[in-house]
Order: sequence, then structure tokens, then C-alpha cells
Amino acid sequence: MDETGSEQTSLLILVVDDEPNIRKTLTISLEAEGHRVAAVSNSRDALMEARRRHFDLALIDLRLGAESGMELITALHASCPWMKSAVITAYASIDSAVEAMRRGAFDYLPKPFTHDQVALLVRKVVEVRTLEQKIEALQEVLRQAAPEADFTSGSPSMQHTLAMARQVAASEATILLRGESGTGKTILARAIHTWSPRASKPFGTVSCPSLSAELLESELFGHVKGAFTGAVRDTPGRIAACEGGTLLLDEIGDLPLSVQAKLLRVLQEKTYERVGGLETRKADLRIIAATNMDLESAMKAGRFREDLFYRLDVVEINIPPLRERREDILPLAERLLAFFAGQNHRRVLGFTEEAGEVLLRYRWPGNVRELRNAVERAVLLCNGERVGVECLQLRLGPGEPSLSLGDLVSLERIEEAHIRRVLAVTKSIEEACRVLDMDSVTLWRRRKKYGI
Ligand SMILES: Nc1ncnc2c1ncn2[C@@H]1O[C@H](COP(=O)(O)OP(=O)(O)OP(=O)(O)O)[C@@H](O)[C@H]1O
Repeated sequence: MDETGSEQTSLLILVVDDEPNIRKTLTISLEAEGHRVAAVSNSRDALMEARRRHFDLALIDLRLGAESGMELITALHASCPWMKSAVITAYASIDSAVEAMRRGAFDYLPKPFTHDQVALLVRKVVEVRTLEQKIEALQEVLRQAAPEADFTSGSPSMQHTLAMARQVAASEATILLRGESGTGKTILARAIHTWSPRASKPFGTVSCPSLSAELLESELFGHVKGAFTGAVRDTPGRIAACEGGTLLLDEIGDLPLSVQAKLLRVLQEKTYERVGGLETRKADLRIIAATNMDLESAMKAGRFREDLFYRLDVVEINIPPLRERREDILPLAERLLAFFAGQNHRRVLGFTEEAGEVLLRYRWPGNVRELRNAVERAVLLCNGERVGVECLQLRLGPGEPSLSLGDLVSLERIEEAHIRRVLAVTKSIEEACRVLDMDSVTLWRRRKKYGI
């Protein structure tokens, strides 16, 4: 911690100056403050470095021999939009300062400068980067408007899962999270990131089944301008956006084979190329993969690479389904109820005894997601202070009356019931897709929506 109480962050800094002495002095002085530095003497090398790594800050000399550092500011910002730049010059003038700021420079430092001036500038950049990352994280939280995740449990198997997650969070190990849909793999992955030393860096998620192979490849690795129709500019991709942080690959079992080979290289060599690009880039991120699929069968069927599996499965964490941790159902339901009652300005204080019994007896095939949806719906339907069974709308076993076409219910209820029944009697997702005449991405979205 520094004197302002904020945590020290190590930046990756690019120094561009044609004077060897300045490069050397700046490198020593910045490294002494705990930052990592790459120092180059010209624009070409600077741009090459910026394409390979993700710098937080560039210190740019305005006169690089015959070249102009001013042009370099523009080019560097185009290649790394999140990077901050500062001009260092022996020819300081108001005009050049204004011009540098107009091109997006963050600060301006006339030569000769002292170690303290540089340290102050870098501290300002750390503060701004930290704030920017906090804002991004908060925006994500707001978007989800979700109740706070609860990482306490009364169930021994879940306690074991949570203890293991906390323990491995501190390491760099790749993690494979396994569990049925809706058990909380995504929120546990996010928690592992926040418990890890990478917490101040970005966290990103890519849902493997939600995109075609081509789009997924570009989403992960980025692409260069002109790589395909519609690629109008260079795009960094999620691996670059999560530089220094954590990337969750959700439903990894659906990763197409062509992308599996490239991901394997990221895990083994920490390198990759953008789609359509020749430049080999470095990747510094932790990968967490999540799946509810039987990856062993997928390997036997030749749909999942064995070498990738063993690379991902360094630490395996299993999240038990909700029906196997019944101790957690009522505490979770109560917390969710309090959250949704508050969000909807309803005075709903709890569940009736009978509703509590139904919550405990129900099998929860959609796990916590289904519980969350059921409680949210119940809050909206409830007219009294306690949620009764009639508001839960849960179907308990075979005795429960089934829906028929023409019943006075919404189309969504019919769709949900139909998808549930087809999934229950088909042997694979592929077969269910054929019966429903739905592609796997659409079916995945529906399952997510209905908590199936
Ligand atoms: N411990 C928990 N506390 C509060 N909410 C939870 C908890 N676990 C899961 N949830 C909620 O349940 C829902 C599903 O969680 P999440 O998306 O993490 O599951 P998942 O296992 O990744 O599902 P899928 O495999 O379908 O992607 C989310 O709305 C999440 O907020």
C-alpha cells in the first residue's frame, strides 16, 4: 500500500527516446519503482513492441532523430486505445504541449526532469488506470443487477469446493470448473479472480457456444483490418483485453476443434496471432474454463482434444448441484427474496412453511439460477407478506398437472415445458436440437433463460 492507501500497481511502460542515456536513466528509475520497462529508440521499434505487448504507459521523446514523436502518439493510441502516453522533450513549448494533448497525450514533461517528477507522473497514471478498471467492474455489476454472491455454505461438499477455490486463487494455475448449468460456475470464476493477485486487472468472459467458430476466434484472438468482410479496423480481442487478468471460457466443451488448437498454444507457449495477422503476440492471463459437459466422452468422440483437456485440468473444482446441498436452499432463497423484494419495492418478508417445504423437496434441475428465477417471479406474484406455494409455480414430480396446448398460459410457458420434456427424453444436445429444429446456440440461450 502507498501513503494514499491504494495498492501499488506495477505498470508495463514503453520508453521511446533516441538518447541512450535517457533510456537507461528512465529504465533504472522506473524499475526501481517496481514497473516493467521496454526502451526503444525509434517509432518503428515502438510500434512493433506495442503490437506485441499491452503497455499501460508510453513515455515519448518529441524528437526521435529525424522522426516526429507527435506522429507516434497518434499511431500508438490507435494500436493501444487504453494506453496513456506522456511527452518528454528538451524543446518544450506551449504549442507542442497543446498539440500533444490534442493527440491524446496524458501529460507533458520538459527535459531535464527529476526522478520525483517521473514518479509523480507514473503515480497519476496508476490512479487513473485503477479508477478506469473500477468503473468497468462497477458497470458490469450494474448491468447484471444481481444479488450479491453468497460464498458461505452449510454443506460439507460445497464448503470443500469453496475452500479449494480460495486456496488455488492465489496461484497461477489454470482451473477447470465443473458443475451442472446454473450451479454458479461463472460467479465462482469471478470470485477466484477477485481473490487472486490479478484482482486489479481485468476479468472477461467468453461463452463458447454463443458464437460461430469464426466469430469466436476473432472474439478471443482479435483480428487485423481486412482479415474478413466487415473487419474495418484492427481489433484486439478478449485475450488482449484481459491482459494481466483472468479470462473465463464458459462451456469450454463447445469450443470448436479449430479454436482448441490455438487455445492450446496460448496455454503452452503464451503466444498467439490475431486473425489475419502475422505478428506473434504474448498473452499474460490466467484462464479459467467452465463446463457442464462430460469432457471425457467428448474426448472419446474426438470432439475435444486430450492435450487441451490436460492443460486445462490442472486444478479441477466441482460445484455440487443444489439438490446435493439442501442445507443451502433456504438461506439462499431468503437472501434472494430480500434482494428482489427490495429491488421491486415490495414488502415480502419470507416464505410460508408450506412454501419452504416445497423449496426443499423440489429437485432444482436448473440449480441456483432456477431458484433465483423462481424467487424473483414469486416476489412479483405475491400479494401478501409471505410467499406461498401458489406463487412459487414449481412442479413437484409426476403428480403435477401438465400443460396442454391451448391452455390459458403464455407461449413462453409452453416453450419452456416443451424444451424440458424434449431434453429429458433425448440422449444428447445434438438430438434435442434436431427434434426442436433449433440450432445449438438458440437452444443454449433458451436453456439459460429458463434455467434448464
Ligand atoms: N452462491 C451464489 N449466491 C448468489 N447467487 C448465485 C450463487 N450461485 C449462483 N448464483 C446465481 O445463479 C445464477 C447462475 O449462476 P452462474 O451463471 O454462475 O452459473 P453457471 O454454472 O455458470 O451456469 P451455466 O453453466 O449455465 O453458464 C446467476 O444468476 C448467479 O448470480
